[in-house]
Amino acid sequence: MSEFHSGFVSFVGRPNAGKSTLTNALVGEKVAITSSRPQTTRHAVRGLVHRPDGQLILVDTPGLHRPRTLLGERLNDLVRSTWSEVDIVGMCFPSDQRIGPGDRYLIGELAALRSKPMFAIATKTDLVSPERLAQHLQSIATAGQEAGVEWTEIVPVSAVKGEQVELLAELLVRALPEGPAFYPEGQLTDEPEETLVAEIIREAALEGVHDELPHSLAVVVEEMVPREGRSENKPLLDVRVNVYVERDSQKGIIIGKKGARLHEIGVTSRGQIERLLGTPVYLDLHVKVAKDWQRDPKQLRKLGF
Ligand SMILES: Nc1nc2c(ncn2[C@@H]2O[C@H](COP(=O)(O)OP(=O)(O)OP(=O)(O)O)[C@@H](O)[C@H]2O)c(=O)[nH]1
Repeated sequence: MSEFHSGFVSFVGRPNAGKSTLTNALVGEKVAITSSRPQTTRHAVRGLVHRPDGQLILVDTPGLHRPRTLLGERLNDLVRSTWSEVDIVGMCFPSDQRIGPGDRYLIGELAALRSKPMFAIATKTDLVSPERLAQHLQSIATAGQEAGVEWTEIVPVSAVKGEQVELLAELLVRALPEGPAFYPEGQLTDEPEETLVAEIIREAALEGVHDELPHSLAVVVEEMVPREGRSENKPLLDVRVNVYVERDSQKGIIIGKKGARLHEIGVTSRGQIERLLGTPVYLDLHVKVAKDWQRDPKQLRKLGF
């Protein structure tokens, strides 16, 4: 019998590089938050990939960026500590963008982890021509050489089209240490359901928002309890959720005219939560202002950071 490999993989890359989408494509089910707005991923959501030859545990980290607030600093600490704990780091380079100073900064940070397998992943290949992709792969190789990082593999993928995703999984598994599976087959994530529910709502709330809101929004699931007195074949789960913003003006944005936006957020996320949990849900959404919570250590703790 051939050996079984298992271990932890973390994708890094500039905001919007496609890390969450790639995590979802590898796992084959939606677990990590994705949105067209940069820097929405906060929690180290783990996705699990079960294969006959091994098990990949994906740790989806927020983008490393210059910290401007206490939250920013904590996120950067979280990213660095995640990197040092994982077996493989996969750096994502979106193919539709040139390698810039932000990428070089990240590669420089990677160079410090010398002994780890380091994957370079050219993401979003469906957006560019083969010529541009060839150029991009060459730039990735050069940027690695310049920083003293030796890429274990350079793999082009399109998570949206599902191209080369399987190959990437295979190469990652091969580069992991030998070891038994950490999680039982069938499990997709070890995040508590509350975290996934909160992230679904956060994503719905951020859809179509074009300002500083992403950083100001925190979602906390207060309670998930089965409605009493329901028969077994007609269950209903009561989900009570607080959406925190930093200012009154932001509260207005979330709620919308006559509550229209909040209603839409509720409808969109309820459907997804029902699919995730496999039960009908009554979703009770409240929007609250927690003034400047990003700068307040007490509030940060309360909101789970
Ligand atoms: N066309 C195309 N778009 C992609 C692909 N992968 C991701 N995207 C899009 O790129 C945007 C960013 O993707 P995410 O997966 O949220 O990126 P991320 O790196 O997790 O972003 P942060 O959470 O900000 O760090 C989204 O609008 C995705 O739909 C791909 O393979 N092809």
